[in-house]
Amino acid sequence: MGLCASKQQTAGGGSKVAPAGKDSDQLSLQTDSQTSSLRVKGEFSALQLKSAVKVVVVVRPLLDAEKAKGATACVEAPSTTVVQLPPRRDASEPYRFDFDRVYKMSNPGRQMFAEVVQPLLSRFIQGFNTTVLAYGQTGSGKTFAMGTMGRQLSTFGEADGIISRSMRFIFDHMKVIRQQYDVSLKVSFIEIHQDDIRDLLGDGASTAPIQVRESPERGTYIENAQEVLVHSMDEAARLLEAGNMHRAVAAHNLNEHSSRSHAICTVQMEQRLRPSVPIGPEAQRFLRSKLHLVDLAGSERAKETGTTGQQFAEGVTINKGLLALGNVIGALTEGSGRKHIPYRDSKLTRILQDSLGGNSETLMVACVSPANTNFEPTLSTLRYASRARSIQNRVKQNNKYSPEEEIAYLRAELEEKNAMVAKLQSQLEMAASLMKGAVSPDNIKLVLPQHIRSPSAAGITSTRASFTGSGAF
Ligand SMILES: Nc1ncnc2c1ncn2[C@@H]1O[C@H](COP(=O)(O)OP(=O)(O)OP(=O)(O)O)[C@@H](O)[C@H]1O
Repeated sequence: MGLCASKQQTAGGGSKVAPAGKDSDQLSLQTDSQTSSLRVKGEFSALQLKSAVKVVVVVRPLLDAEKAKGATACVEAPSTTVVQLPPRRDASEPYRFDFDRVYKMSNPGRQMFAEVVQPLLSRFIQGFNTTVLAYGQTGSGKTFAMGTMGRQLSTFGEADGIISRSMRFIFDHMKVIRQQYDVSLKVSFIEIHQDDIRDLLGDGASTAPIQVRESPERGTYIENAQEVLVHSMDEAARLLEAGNMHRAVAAHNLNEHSSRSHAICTVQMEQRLRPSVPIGPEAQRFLRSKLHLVDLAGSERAKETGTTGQQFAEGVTINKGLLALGNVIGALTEGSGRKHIPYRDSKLTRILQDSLGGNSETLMVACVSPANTNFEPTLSTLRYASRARSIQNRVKQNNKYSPEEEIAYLRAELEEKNAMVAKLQSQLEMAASLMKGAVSPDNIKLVLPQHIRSPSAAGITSTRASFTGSGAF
């Protein structure tokens, strides 16, 4: 059986992108049946699979500002997987690169999501760590592709970015999964600005330093960043829109709203088979996965951006982080002889340790401007992205949990049930007093917990947010 109907394993252990689907809804139906069949044990347990980093290129349209400066389009896409630049003055051959997919159209969002992001999210739902990483020169369209700035996350429009489409897909699938599993979804949203990590969801009250940590069980994780439990698309959209507002942005010559930081939105999903579900011994009892959605700050040259002072300093640290990322990619693609991978050279590379060379299925979205005036940065982005394509990650389904975790989970659940019993008891006493005429009805406010008011929401409770045992990350 294939791992995913829209992805075929190749002889080299890599994978091809499926042909373009007619629309995302059709693919979504395919994924439902895969999701349930892949929940079955056997094929994945204790299995590690090789997974090549997939790379797609998005060539955005020529902007009015570029046209006004006399720029013309020089980036070509002779096929759906090839991108080509003309030869430099002194050369005769064009520069030609192969990728998993090339999008050269005005609004690639819907098609790109159906073809390359959705299959990745199906793996996330099956308990695999996954990453979508937007890379490119400043002003090349990364933020537009990810949808991490200025636009509403819940518009359902053609211009929706990867983040809002992904959240919608996950919530749609949770409706099906919840028939058998208790599911919790936690979101964190941070930015790395001038090599400092900032919590975009924080209220600024916490003084605990945000640190990158590693553990054998959880892999790389961020300590002291808020992890917010979300129950609906609306809740997630409101949260991420609020986070976007806090992101560091400034204008320069190449982009009116340039992101001055790397933004990382992380979604963590835990699924526990309900004890009451009559399902065969084959079913996975527990799945845990994380999805990183990364909008990197753009590489830039101070001469072209015209930045000075604070913005110049930001540009220097942005480039440093991207250089460290480039060094990691370089080290990973040097072959098996290379033992040391310089993950520790920057916070960005430490956080992305799982995504590049570790336990994650990863998609890089390389964004380029078509303008001839951006020839050199575009060539450099395509070379960078092309190298990333030969990275082989080793992925496994995260389906293990320790007895300590189970105890912590059951304890949290018991505490929550006890609190609910106590609350109901006091309401009962209040009602009894009312019947005896001892209390005026105006003084009574009956507050039932969310999952009693709405049985369909059962399974997600606030105590899950405090459940942080070691796990299979
Ligand atoms: N596919 C697209 N179609 C139309 N306009 C686009 C597209 N991609 C980007 N743009 C426009 O190009 C400009 C730059 O895009 P964006 O801000 O996403 O770049 P960026 O790579 O995130 O830049 P930076 O690294 O400076 O933050 C914006 O005005 C955006 O609206």
